[in-house]
Amino acid sequence: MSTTTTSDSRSREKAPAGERVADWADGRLGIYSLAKANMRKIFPDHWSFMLGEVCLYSFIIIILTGVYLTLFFHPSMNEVQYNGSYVPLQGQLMSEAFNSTMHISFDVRGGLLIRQIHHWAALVFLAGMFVHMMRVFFTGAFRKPREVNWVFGFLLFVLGMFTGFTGYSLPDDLLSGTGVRFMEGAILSVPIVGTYLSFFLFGGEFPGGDFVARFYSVHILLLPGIMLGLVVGHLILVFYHKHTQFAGPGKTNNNVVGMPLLPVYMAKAGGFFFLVFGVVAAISAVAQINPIWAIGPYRPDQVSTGAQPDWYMGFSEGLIRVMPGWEVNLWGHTLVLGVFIPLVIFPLVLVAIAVYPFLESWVTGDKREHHILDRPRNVPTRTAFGAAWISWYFVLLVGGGNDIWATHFHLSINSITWFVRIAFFIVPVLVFIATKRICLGLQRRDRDKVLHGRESGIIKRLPHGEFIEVHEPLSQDGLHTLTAHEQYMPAEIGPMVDENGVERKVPGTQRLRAKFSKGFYGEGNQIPKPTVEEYKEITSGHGHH
Ligand code: HEM
Ligand code: HEM
Repeated sequence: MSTTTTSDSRSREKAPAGERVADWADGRLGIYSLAKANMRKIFPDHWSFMLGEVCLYSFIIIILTGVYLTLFFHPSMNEVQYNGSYVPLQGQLMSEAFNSTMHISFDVRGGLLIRQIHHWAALVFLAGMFVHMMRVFFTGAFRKPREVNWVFGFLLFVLGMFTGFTGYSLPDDLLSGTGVRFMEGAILSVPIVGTYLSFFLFGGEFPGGDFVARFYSVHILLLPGIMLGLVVGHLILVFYHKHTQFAGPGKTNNNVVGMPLLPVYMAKAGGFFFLVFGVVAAISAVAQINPIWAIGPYRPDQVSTGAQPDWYMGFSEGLIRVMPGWEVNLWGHTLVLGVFIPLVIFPLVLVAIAVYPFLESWVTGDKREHHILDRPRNVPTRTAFGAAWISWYFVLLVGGGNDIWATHFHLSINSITWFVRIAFFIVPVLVFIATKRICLGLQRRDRDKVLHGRESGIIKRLPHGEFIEVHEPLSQDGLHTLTAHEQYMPAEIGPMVDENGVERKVPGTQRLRAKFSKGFYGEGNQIPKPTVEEYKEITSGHGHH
């Protein structure tokens, strides 16, 4: 018996080191069963599914570079004299925050590059989130069961905006100081509590000596901490729900067709991470961003010209720049509507997109799970709403850069302001109408393709002299893809009087819902997809070229 034990332990010793480590870890963490259950998980393939990855990798790059910056950045507003290697500013008084950012840029090895990568990655991160959010929106990937994940994502977008804002405020340069002053003005416009809020945030009169230190803890700890938790939750939910897929042969609401996470997606994801890192690093190496030495340290009595926030904050700036400077005086108190109204509209612009999934599920009354994505054209009202929202956002962005537009295109700043004021109301409506028409047009084209095949461009002359274009019938796969979508019927409220002629009470919400539903799915808002009978009749010879 003792011999068996010895030979057992001997054969164990012979196991490769990697296996032994894996065994050790498995005995304590249970990683084998965890990996077995998840590593072979299947993910579908489509180029647009990489957008979430771009967000993930740029977030990781931001954290890595951010940690490096914390090693050298001093979050303090103590006044110091600059004695670094950038000659034009030598001898100038500035905050320690500005001084240390100058130090990072000119004296720390690799400091400027890391600063630039941090800043560029932040821009890419927010742009990535914007486009990823639109991918999810236009394909209907937010429908049940992914509504909560949509909200997680939306929170990430908003928190990302504020993390960026607190980040670019840290160097305490003239540009970012102007941005913080702008925020202070907005807070002051809040009736009754505005002044108290501002004093609370800045620890007294603006700018005071505290805000950099406060923004610092918010920037490196509070907001990224919450975001990290949300990202982990977001990815767990992506795993748990399984990824959606586009309609196609063999793909149903109950399966996922694609490749396994290990090895295929792990290898792809690893490569893609380095690609994103490489591209951001290359941009950061050649394209200068936020040259604080050219802008100078912040002084509350100065404003730099052409001051612009980072792009994702531009729409809020636009709201204030184009708003008429209205003011009302009530009982000796001034209410600055010119700033307060934009402050109220700012969250509404964002909330409009956040609540949309809930509005849509209320209108459709659809309680089923959806794992097959929509083609944007097949849901014209949603697509039109999304396009209108984007146009609204970009109109405001033009407002935020009204001075830049004016100087670059030799236009009057007042004309641009008036353009944005009018466009704020008109452009989203026009975009809505145009997008809906385009979607309906594309649906008609799909219908035509299914029934008559693809136009081949080959013209034939028949014996009796008639010219016809040869249409190539679609493959079965093609037919399936173009006809797999469902078409809802509009919700009806039914007759307003019952069989005894007594008026039925219909709650206002029901009526509203019926109205919306008609707008989404009523006549003229979707093109009926071809039925099997129609297809059979046409392809059986009659009327078919
Ligand atoms: C830190 C930011 C974010 C990261 C790291 C992230 C990451 C990801 C990844 C890797 C996926 C799977 C691949 C893909 O479909 O692209 C995904 C899916 C998803 N994301 Fe995000 N995302 C972020 C922000 C957002 C935002 C802003 C929204 C929307 C408001 C959002 C909503 C969703 C939804 C609903 C899915 C599931 C999509 C599906 O199964 O088709 N995410 N996210
Ligand atoms: C979503 C997350 C984040 C975003 C969007 C973001 C964005 C930014 C931006 C735009 C700047 C200004 C850079 C400049 O031009 O000087 C900045 C500065 C800074 N960030 Fe972040 N950041 C994020 C997370 C972090 C994290 C996690 C850390 C640290 C662990 C960090 C540390 C710093 C430091 C120390 C500075 C000041 C130094 C400097 O301005 O060069 N950041 N951040």
